[in-house]
Amino acid sequence: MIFHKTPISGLYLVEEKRIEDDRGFFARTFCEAEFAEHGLNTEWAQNNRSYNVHKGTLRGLHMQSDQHAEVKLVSCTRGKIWDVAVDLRPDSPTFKQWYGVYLEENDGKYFHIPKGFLHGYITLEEHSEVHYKVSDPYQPNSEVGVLWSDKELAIEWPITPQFISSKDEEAVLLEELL
Ligand SMILES: Cc1cn([C@H]2C[C@H](O)[C@@H](COP(=O)(O)OP(=O)(O)O[C@H]3O[C@H](C)C(=O)[C@H](O)[C@H]3O)O2)c(=O)[nH]c1=O
Repeated sequence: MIFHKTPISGLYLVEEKRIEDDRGFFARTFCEAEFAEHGLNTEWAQNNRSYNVHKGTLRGLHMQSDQHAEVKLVSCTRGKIWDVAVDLRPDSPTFKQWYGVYLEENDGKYFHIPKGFLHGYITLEEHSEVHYKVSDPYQPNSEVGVLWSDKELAIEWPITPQFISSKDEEAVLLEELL
């Protein structure tokens, strides 16, 4: 696999190394040894899948707090998304900085998001689907949400959300969380 660093420590865009032949290609979608070699997470508790009917669906910004914090490995298996991670690690030199990547069907890309990050995405095509591994089990009582349009974060979403859950509509501002 190919590991692309980002300006934020621990945040990586991992790419499949496709071995092609006349049948098509073979690629690893996860490899414990290679992830460990780059200091990335190797233990996963859940594989999650979210399907979105419409373009302009926004899910997030979410994270689980403290001992239930999750590492996520996010891929887009249908359509296209703009995927965003926000560094809320208190001691990080990039505290409160966000970083976004486009993920799309068959791009062979996986966004590795460490513990302590808010995560969210917006769909850029209808019927977009996201598959992601999480390192820790779902603990709804530990979930934290921040408003996608928070002015302090100033995330540059490529399009305006059209579909968003009431829970996400009513999320708090970052200043209320910290
Ligand atoms: C995450 C999760 C949810 N659920 C249930 C809870 C609700 O009944 C239903 C939808 O949950 P929610 O509206 O929180 O789903 P998303 O808005 O996609 O939330 C996710 O969106 C952002 C992008 C994330 O990174 C998180 O994984 C997660 O917060 O699935 C479960 O049963 N198990 C789970 O692991």
